[in-house]
Amino acid sequence: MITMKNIIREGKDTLRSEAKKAVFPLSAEQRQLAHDMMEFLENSQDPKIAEKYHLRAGVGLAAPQVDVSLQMASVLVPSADGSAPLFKDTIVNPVIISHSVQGAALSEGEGCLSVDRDVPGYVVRHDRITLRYYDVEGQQHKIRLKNYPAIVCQHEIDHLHGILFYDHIDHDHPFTMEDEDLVIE
Ligand SMILES: OCN(O)CCCc1ccccc1
Ligand code: NI
Repeated sequence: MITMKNIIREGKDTLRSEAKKAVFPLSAEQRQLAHDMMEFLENSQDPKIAEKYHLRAGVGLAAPQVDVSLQMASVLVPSADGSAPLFKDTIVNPVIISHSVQGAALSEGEGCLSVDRDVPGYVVRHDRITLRYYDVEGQQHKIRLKNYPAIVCQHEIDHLHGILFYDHIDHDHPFTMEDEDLVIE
């Protein structure tokens, strides 16, 4: 199972690299990694398991974060009321093919399992995206996401291109955003 010791932190080159596009069919090792990444997210969101294995809760995990330079990230965005997740899948070779002009940022800012410090500030992203990706079976998907799930997927896709959330923060005006941009609670 993946635990925090498998997650690389700032300073490791893979985090700042362009990840390699996956080639289908995925190898057994790559499919195993997809499984393990999603399992990590499920474990990290279970209070008992997270405490037992000292896991930081995560709603996404990208392969570069476990030192694998591959365009693959698992996303598990729970719903507020504990019903079906808002979004759950492992996205391979994801591309944002269109997006809203309107931006959005989480009111609390963002964090990252690969960043062991708080970096305050709004991370302004697209509020709505149309995402094309392949699942681990090689099936193509084209979906529209908005608000929190859209923000999480953009955070993960950034990892595949060596971008970290605080690259988007204007450190001179960290809590400034356009009037039309949304603040998501
Ligand atoms: O890359 C995943 N990760 O570092 C866990 C945190 C994910 C995340 C946190 C806040 C907003 C969007 C995404
Ligand atoms: Ni991250």
